[in-house]
Amino acid sequence: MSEEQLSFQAETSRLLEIVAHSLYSNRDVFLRELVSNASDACDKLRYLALTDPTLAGDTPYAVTITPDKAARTLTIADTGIGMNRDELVENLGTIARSGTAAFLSQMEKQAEGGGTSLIGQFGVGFYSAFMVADRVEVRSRKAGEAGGWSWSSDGKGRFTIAESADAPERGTVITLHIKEDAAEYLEPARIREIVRTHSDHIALPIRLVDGGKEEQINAASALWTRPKAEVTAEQYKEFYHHVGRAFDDPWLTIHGRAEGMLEYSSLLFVPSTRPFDLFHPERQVQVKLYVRRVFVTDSCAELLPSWLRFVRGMVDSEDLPLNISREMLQTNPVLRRIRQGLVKRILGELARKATDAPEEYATFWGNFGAVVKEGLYEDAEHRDALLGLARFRSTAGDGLVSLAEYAGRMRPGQEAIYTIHGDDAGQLARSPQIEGFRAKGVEVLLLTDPIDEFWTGAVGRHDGKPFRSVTRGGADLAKIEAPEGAEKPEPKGDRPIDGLLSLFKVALGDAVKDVRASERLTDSPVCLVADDGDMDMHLERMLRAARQLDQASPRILEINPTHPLIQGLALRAAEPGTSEELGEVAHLLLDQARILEGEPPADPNAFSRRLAGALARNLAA
Ligand SMILES: Nc1ncnc2c1ncn2[C@@H]1O[C@H](COP(=O)(O)OP(=O)(O)OP(=O)(O)O)[C@@H](O)[C@H]1O
Repeated sequence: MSEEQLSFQAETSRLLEIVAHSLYSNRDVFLRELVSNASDACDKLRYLALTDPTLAGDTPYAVTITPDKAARTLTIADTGIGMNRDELVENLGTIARSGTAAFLSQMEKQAEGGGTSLIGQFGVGFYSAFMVADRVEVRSRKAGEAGGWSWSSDGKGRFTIAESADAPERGTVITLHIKEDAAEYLEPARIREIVRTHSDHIALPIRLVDGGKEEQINAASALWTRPKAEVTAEQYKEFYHHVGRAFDDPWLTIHGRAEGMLEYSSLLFVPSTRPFDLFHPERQVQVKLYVRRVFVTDSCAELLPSWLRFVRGMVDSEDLPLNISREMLQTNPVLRRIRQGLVKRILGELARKATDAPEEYATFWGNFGAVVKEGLYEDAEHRDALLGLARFRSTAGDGLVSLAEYAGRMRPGQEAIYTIHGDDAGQLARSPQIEGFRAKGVEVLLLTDPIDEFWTGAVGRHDGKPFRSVTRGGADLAKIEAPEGAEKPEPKGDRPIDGLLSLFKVALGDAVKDVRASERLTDSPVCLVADDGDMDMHLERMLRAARQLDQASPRILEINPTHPLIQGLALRAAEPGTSEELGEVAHLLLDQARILEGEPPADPNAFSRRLAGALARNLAA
């Protein structure tokens, strides 16, 4: 078959453009990326060869790096799984990773400003070759297939693909035509240094061909099998980049070895930044499984619960059979027990960080708290431990608080843990519904993650104290003692408002469930609350926005009996012939309460007419 010319997927072209034009601060990483891919390719073949040994043949698994100064080429060859035509087109012509499009636009914006630091966090895998090469040629033969293929590109929009007579017997050979300004990468000493820094953890031999002689330039032992004391922070970091396809620093490194009933090694990392696909609907766990040093699968869902999906790393089991199929993993009791051990260990390490380094922990919680809280909802077994780890914004200050701290600040007579739910903590802190709580010195947790609506309902109570939303049911404030020296509320009017309440109820009819005097308002005239057995208002809004719910249930309009406006209206209600005018005011106040909730008035036309009417009457008076 003759040569075919194909175009890169649009996103790939944009990425290549950025790679080629960015002044990348550390171009060395191109070698790490290519060696990392070569090692993955060998891992994949080693696994397949367990069931079909003919695939692997006799050639040992290795990566060979050959610089050729005369030809100005650097060749990276592996004896891994290789790629056929379609895989070359798919893997090297498109970007499959989710979040790439969003990331690219962020990066382009930054590039316009002259900065390119983001690129280092993302990593561009194979394409990083174009940082040092003006042409890249790939020759590959997939294990078990007869034909070989070549792929070639200058990274400028198009690539060619053709059948190749000189493809390796098995695996992939990547030849970089090194750019003028990148000659340093043809120096054996430089290559040695880069491999030692970035790829020493790779478990298979990396060889360098220098002056016709071949030498191994990495330790080539699996990093997780080495004793902790012999592994440097830098090596852990490089391994994290490789195993987690991550480019930030690990925030937490957990290296462990279990012995006894069950034997396994684990090397797990908590990232210091949020991965792009954290909220992808698949909620996929991304921890690799090895069995006795042989790679089995990239993301073993059985190793951790979804609410720990931000954890990266690997587990190497001594007990599983080597030929375990991916289907068998789902029901395997060994994996279930490994998972229990890992979760316990991770939660223990997080608890230690929470105590020893609260500020760092707050950053971790900011990144991953919303994911961990999914565990509160779906994992009853770990609920207590997770409640201990959870942190919240609250009305007590700017920092994060734990439930233990909250409990320590509860007022005498206070029986519940009070919460308010919404989208923005600042706005929640100003909600009318918490005025009375604030006046009594009662702390309210400001919950802004969508999952909060669900776990608070599922958990119900902590340490015997129920979670209670301040926008639902009665406020129970009468039983709670105000702190000594608390500002006494200013003396307010005490005109009875019963008549006004009845009038409002008649005027509003079905638009509300009830109208009642409020215990929870001190400064605002009105607010809305949900009845005890009804759904909390924020949850209802969320479900309606997601089209999971058609109709809103009517709320209770609470009015502040001591507010001057309400007092004035109560006086007016005692006069004959005012019911129509007060009916209009009732609707206006209901709409005002809705607006405070972030909702539009029930009928914007009627709202505008009533407001204009009220203003006109006032001005005319
Ligand atoms: N040496 C190789 N042998 C076999 N397949 C390879 C090789 N190099 C790359 N690939 C294939 O090409 C794909 C794309 O590689 P690329 O490095 O761009 O991304 P990645 O490795 O998936 O992720 P990352 O961007 O994090 O490195 C790989 O997932 C793999 O399937």
